[in-house]
Amino acid sequence: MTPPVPPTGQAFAATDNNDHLVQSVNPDHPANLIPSLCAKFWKLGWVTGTGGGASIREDDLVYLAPSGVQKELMKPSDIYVLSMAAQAKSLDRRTRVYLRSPAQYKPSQCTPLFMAAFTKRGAGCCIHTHSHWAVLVTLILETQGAGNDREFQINNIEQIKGFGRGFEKSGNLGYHDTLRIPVIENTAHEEDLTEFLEEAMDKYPDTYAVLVRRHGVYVWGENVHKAKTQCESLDYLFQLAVEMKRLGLPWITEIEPVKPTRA
Ligand SMILES: CSC[C@@H](O)[C@@H](O)C(=O)COP(=O)(O)O
Ligand SMILES: [Zn+2]
Repeated sequence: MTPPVPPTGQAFAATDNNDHLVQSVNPDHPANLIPSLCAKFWKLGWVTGTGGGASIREDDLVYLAPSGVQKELMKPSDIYVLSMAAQAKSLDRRTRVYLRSPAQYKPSQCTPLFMAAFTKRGAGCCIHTHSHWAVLVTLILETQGAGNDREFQINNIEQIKGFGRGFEKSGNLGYHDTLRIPVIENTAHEEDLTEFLEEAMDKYPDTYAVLVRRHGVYVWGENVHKAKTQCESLDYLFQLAVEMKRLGLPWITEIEPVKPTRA
C-alpha cells in the first residue's frame, strides 16, 4: 500500500506516525540497516560521540537517523522517513516533509547534505564519517597553502580500483588513474555546508565523496554496498596518505604503465 503523503510542510499527528515504515524482520530493510551499519562504523571510529551517520534511500523513501544520539545504539523505531516526491513539491526546501517522525528527537542535521546526494546523484545511500584519517588529510592539505588545499589527489595505489568512474559511467577507476576528492571548508552549523557540498558536486561531477576541512567526509554510492565499500576504500587511502606523508612519500607519482615481465 502506498503510504499517505501529508500536505506540504505539515507533519503527521503522533497517532498516525506510519510506524509500519520502520517495522520489518528483514535485516536489509533501511530501518534495520542504518542502526546495524552505524554500530559497525562506531567500531571504526567513524561515528564517535554522536558525530557522523548514514542515510538510505529506497525509491521515493529516505530513511534518516535522529540528531545528537549515540549512532551505534540507535533502534529501528528511532528512524525518520521522508518522501522525496513530497519534498520536491515543498516550496521551501528547508521545510522537510516527514512521513514518520519520532516525537522525542529532531532529525539529523546532516539531512540536507544526504538529500543532496540523493537528488543530485540519485544515490541510494550516503555515509558521513568523522574519521581521524579524513580530518588529518584535510589538515595536511591546509599546510600546503591556498590553491593546493582544496583537493585530495592520489594515484598508483591498488585500492583506487574500489571507486566507480563516476556518475552515470560504468566501470571502476584503474590503478594508474588519479582519484580526486574535493575539500570544502567547515561551517558552524552542519546544514550550512549544503550549498558548498552542492557546489563541489557541480565542480566534480564524477566524485563520490566530499571532504569537509577539520570535520570529516561525506561518501555516497548508488546503493548501500557501493557507498559502504567506497567509504572503506577512501578511509584506507586517507590512512595510507597520512602515513605516506609521515614517511615523506608523495601521494602522486609518475609511474608509466609497464607490462610486468617474468624474472
Ligand atoms: C559531535 S556533534 C557533530 C554534529 O555537529 C555533526 O557534525 C554530525 O556529524 C552529526 O549530526 P547529527 O545531527 O547528530 O546527525
Ligand atoms: Zn559531522
